[in-house]
Amino acid sequence: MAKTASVILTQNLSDTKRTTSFNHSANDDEIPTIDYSMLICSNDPDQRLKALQYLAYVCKEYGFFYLVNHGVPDSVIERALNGISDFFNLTEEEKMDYEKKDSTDRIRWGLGFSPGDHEAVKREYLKVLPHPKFEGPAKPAGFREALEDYYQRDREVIINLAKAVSKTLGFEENYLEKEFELETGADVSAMNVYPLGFKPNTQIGLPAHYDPGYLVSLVQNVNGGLQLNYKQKWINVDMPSNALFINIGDHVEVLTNGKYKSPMHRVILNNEVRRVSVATVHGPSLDTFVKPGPEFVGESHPPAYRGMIYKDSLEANGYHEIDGKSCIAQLRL
Ligand SMILES: O=C(O)CCC(=O)C(=O)O
Ligand SMILES: [Fe+2]
Repeated sequence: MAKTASVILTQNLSDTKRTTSFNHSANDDEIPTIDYSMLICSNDPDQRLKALQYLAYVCKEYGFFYLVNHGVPDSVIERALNGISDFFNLTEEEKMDYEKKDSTDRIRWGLGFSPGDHEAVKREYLKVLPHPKFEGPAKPAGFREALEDYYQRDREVIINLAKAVSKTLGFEENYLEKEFELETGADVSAMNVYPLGFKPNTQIGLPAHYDPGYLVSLVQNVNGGLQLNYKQKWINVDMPSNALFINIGDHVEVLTNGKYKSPMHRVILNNEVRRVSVATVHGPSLDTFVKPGPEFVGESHPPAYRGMIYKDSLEANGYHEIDGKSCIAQLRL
């Protein structure tokens, strides 16, 4: 009889002996910090301008940053993370109600494996679609409400950040909202938990990939594991506990014809504490045709990406099945 995902999970999580000779350690170089309160809320125009100029530099140079003073209450983030942890603690039978049957399921639970090894679970995830219409799991009690609260606050921050990013590109603040038709923007959120018991820095929890969408936000209960690729080197994410981690998504890279790039990242199994994360991909509306904007194309800058309807590019990417092929590789000309 075929083993169910949950049987494999139980077997794997109790297996503490797997090691390989890989070393996936990384540097602790600085990751830039953007102060949201200065960028968005400051009454001092000079301060706002300076913050905007720094954001322009960070988007072009890095494509990822810590966002502090964002105004999402710690309690909202904590309740969501605790709810996620409680969801993953449900019995396997209960979680099977949400087992992924199709990539378009609105709620889907599943396991991530090592490439080519369907015994070694490296990640357990739950994916939901927070926008335009949120639906969350009915259990455990209070989880859906905690998630809804978090996604609402997170999206407010991201929309304001999209306005600031529009300005860094030299446009009026609604540029990205209009280009990507964000009123009906399609957000996908992956909640992840990574298994314990592997020798640190030897195992990949989530293989190197790029995220679709325009901006991606991430919160976690503990540092350790997420690494960003910067100038061909891996850097450890080591963020203040109340920060959001933000990265540029593939579709801003396409729209700006490569001016702002979507950074490659991965997760290494590293922790003695169980690590839970929420990565929310904020995307254009599903019907939006995303192509390099005419302002970013010229004789010296021929289009470097093909245009594609957002939904089609997600399908090409297995609906944010990030263990599969990145859509950016398929969009590059
Ligand atoms: O768990 C993490 O830290 C990263 C997750 C991630 O990159 C994703 O879900 O796309
Ligand atoms: Fe990712």
